[in-house]
Amino acid sequence: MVKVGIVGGTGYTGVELLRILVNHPQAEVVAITSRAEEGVRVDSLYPNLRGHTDIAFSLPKVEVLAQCDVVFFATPHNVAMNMMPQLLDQGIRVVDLSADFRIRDAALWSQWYGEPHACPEILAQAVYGLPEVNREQIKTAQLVACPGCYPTSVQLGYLPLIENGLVDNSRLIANATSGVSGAGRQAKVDNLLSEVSDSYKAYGIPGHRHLPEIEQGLRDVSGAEVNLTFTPHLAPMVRGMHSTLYAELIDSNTSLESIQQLFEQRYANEPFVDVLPAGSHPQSRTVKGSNMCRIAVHRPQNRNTIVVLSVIDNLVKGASGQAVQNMNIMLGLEENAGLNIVALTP
Ligand SMILES: NC(=O)C1=CN([C@@H]2O[C@H](COP(=O)(O)OP(=O)(O)OC[C@H]3O[C@@H](n4cnc5c(N)ncnc54)[C@H](OP(=O)(O)O)[C@@H]3O)[C@@H](O)[C@H]2O)C=CC1
Ligand SMILES: CC(=O)N[C@@H](CCC(=O)OP(=O)(O)O)C(=O)O
Repeated sequence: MVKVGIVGGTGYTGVELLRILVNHPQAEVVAITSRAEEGVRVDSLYPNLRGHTDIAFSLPKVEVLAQCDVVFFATPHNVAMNMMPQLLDQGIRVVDLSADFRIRDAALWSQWYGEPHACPEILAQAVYGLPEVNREQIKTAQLVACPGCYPTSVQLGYLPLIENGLVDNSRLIANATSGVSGAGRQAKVDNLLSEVSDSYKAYGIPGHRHLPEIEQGLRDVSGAEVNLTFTPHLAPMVRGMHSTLYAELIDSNTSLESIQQLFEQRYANEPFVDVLPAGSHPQSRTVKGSNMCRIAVHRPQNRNTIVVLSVIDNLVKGASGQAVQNMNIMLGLEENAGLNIVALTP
């Protein structure tokens, strides 16, 4: 059995990792950390896990994590990078769900996260954990930086268009909507039921931290500059993410049928990307609890704007499911081990 540690186990992505890993045939969680809940059994805080695990929270100490083969960080940014050199030196493989190692340029990271990077020398070693792009590098990586939730749904929706140079990279527009769990479990007035329910809002238009991450990823696959207008929104739902992506065709003779075919071919061998029949409107509910990304392509009124719809569960394909997918690839396990989860109905 692969011995797994989870740093940040009281948070939504940390406990979601545990929910997935208790059903993983080859992995066992041997350490899960919390500073606030040290000594408390996880299933007393999260009764949905009763009967599945008897593990209790321990403090996030390198000595404890050193017994693990793989450590997941499900912590806010600026935590993983402070423990990373010690863990890597001990040969431990790490999957970081936070943003600490997603952006390769330390100065750009500091600009968006508002503090200096603690270990810029390690950045080059980190592999960006979007398996649909970097599967080969993930296999041998010691450190995988899991993409953010918005970057996962936006990049998967744009990839086939951009890899094939079909659209104008300087005029991309992404309107994406997240459920409230995207903001984490920490109490904030903005996320109270009375603030969020029966309401809908955009936020972060002057600049969201996921913008440089998405542009870096799309630039990597296009080989040219990419200019994205990215507007995140908050919807009154707990889980789920829906991205509506716009792109202008370079050649108006490119048919929707050929684009549909391109998407189907691009993702034919991807276990966690489902291209829906032309004209579909995926709902976030159809991926809730699962590691699936569902995508549909449109060309309204046969004009030059392609509209791609992409849905994920922010906590699964947008975070913990993708993290386990990365672990499976790193360890040469079946990529879908522990991840054959059918979405909830309704
Ligand atoms: N929520 C989502 O949809 C997504 C989240 N992410 C990223 O995943 C990470 C975790 O997110 P989420 O689960 O929502 O966060 P939460 O706020 O829900 O949980 C954070 C966890 O980290 C622990 N923690 C906080 N500070 C420290 C510290 N200094 N040292 C050790 N542990 C610490 C907390 O426990 P304690 O304080 O008791 O130690 C808690 O268990 C973040 O980087 C987030 O950006 C990525 C994609 C999607
Ligand atoms: C609804 C909501 O607040 N969402 C979060 C998503 C952040 C996240 O999960 O991503 P990182 O891992 O990059 O922090 C936000 O917009 O900041």
